Amino acid sequence: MTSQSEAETYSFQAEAAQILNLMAHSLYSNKEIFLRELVSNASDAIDRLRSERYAHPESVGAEPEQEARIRVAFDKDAGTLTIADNGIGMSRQEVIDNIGTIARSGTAEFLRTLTGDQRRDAELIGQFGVGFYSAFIVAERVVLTTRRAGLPASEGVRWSSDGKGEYAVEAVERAERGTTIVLELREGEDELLNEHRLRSIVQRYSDHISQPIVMGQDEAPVNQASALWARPKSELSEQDYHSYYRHLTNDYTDPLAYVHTKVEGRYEYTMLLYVPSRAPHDLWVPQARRGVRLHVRRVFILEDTGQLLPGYLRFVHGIVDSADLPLNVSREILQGSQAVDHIRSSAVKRVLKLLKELAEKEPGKYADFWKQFGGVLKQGIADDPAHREDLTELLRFTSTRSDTQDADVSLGDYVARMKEGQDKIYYLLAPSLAAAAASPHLEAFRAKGIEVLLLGEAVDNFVVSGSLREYQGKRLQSVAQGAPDFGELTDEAEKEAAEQADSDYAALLGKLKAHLAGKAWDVRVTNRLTTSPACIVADGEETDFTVVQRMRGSGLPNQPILEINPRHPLVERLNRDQEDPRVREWAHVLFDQSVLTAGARIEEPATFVTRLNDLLTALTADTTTRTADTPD
Ligand SMILES: Nc1ncnc2c1ncn2[C@@H]1O[C@H](COP(=O)(O)OP(=O)(O)OP(=O)(O)O)[C@@H](O)[C@H]1O
Repeated sequence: MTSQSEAETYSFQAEAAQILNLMAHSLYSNKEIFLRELVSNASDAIDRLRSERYAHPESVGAEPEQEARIRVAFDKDAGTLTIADNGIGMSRQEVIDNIGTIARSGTAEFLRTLTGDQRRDAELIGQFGVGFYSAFIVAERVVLTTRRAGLPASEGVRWSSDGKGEYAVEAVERAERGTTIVLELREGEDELLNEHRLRSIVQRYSDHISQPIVMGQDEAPVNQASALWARPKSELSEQDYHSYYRHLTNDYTDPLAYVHTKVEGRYEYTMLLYVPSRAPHDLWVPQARRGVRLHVRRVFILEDTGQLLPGYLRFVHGIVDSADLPLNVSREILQGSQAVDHIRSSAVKRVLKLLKELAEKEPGKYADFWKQFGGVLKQGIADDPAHREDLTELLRFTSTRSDTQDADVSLGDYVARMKEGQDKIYYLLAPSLAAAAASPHLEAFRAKGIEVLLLGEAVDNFVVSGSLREYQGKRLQSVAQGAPDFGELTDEAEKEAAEQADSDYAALLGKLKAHLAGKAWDVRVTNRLTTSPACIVADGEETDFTVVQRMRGSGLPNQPILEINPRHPLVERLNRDQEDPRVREWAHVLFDQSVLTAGARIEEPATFVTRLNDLLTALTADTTTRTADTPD
């Protein structure tokens, strides 16, 4: 076995090697970001030491308390740049796990999303958080020396690599805890060995790091080193808020909106919360990091895992700083804390209010927000009954009145333009917006000029089935469920026509039912259709069938009802020729084609096609015979 003092060589994981290669090639035009990444890691390491001191004092107890600092230095003669911190440091195993592996969730997915377009990829990499490996943008070799707080000086570790596939790890003596990273710069990078240049990079990218960053012999910090959220609003410009947002998130676009507020009273806390303008790549990854960080009296404590904001607001970034919680607060304590409950509910209220104001004052911006985050926000309707009312006002839908597929209709808009005598809010759930817009279920609603909301997202099921039953006293009603109910919008003539159709078609309905026994639960005449011959609906009491479709994947309600259009020529003809032996085949074709237009699957597509072809052939034969019979 190799002794600890000898260097051991390891290979990078495949993904790490790929990321390294990308760094060097895609990020060069933005190369200074390496310093931001390394300084940010140093700052995290100092934050982690602080939290560990409170959470597990026994593990770092013997470490002397020093003022936290990050030092940036350079050596012109040696061609090196050094970034050092007195944070938590790493053990040998941590070095191997954290620096040699890229096991973070999303890495593989990130690599898949790369397009090959250098500019776009550079933005993606920026959003992903490039981390330690960005050192190789400018360095041909990187040497990291570290010692974990709480371990003896003999357990220092040195990691070194030229970033080409392998790295070496060896044991070294290191008296002081923390991490020092030396970058041996590539040829042509000498311009970085310049105090003025380095200061300006630090100020540009790391001004908001809360620990002091010092340079050379000068102990005065290069950065502001203050918690921005703790400064009075009157001192801060929009520019300050935006640059702090970029610091927090690595996002290269400005936030859409933010709220900064200091609350005093029973509980005392400050919140600075941002709504981004773009969704992150991992918005739908269940274990993805959330964007709110908890501080206690300015000391970073932990990243939110759902205690500070509910899942449907997981896109919000920012800071919550409490004056009431103890510094050694753990996730378990947070869960039972009244102060945290209070903060959470006030944070939700403030974000929803911010969104409401955005919707009212800047509808264009709100439409952008909805495109990015609407799907996530909708989850709140089902998940958060306490704020359902506020959330309902924020919902936007596509409707039969929309010119595009953009969701631009609020429930308020819908109700305001409801037709005289209309007492329900109609919607149609479908597997996609395109399927919804093309659905035969809309025909009569279109003919009557009644607006229908088109719901094409999976989450819509949970919005309308159960959680949201009514709005401003108007019931939400699916147009694909139960008998169509136009309320007062049905006139006398229509009622009479419907009754007449029921009696005219009674015999045909009986035959169709018999032919479709076991397939259709019922067959009835409808006034729902104008141009299609038939459609499938779910029984009134049943869960809307697209919900069932998504749950079971079969596509049909448990009790599918075939509705036929008495004014369609095909249906009229069937009624006239009820004794035709092909009525049975027609019944099946009508049923199957209705299944198809509902966006569902037919069970025996080959049988359907054979039937259809047989009927077409028979019709052609009829026509040919008739043509032949016709005298010149
Ligand atoms: N100066 C440091 N002190 C202690 N640990 C460090 C230091 N630099 C990096 N690490 C460890 O190495 C890990 C990987 O760092 P890296 O910068 O690649 O990713 P990250 O910081 O976790 O994520 P991201 O850069 O996406 O925010 C860190 O999570 C941390 O555990």
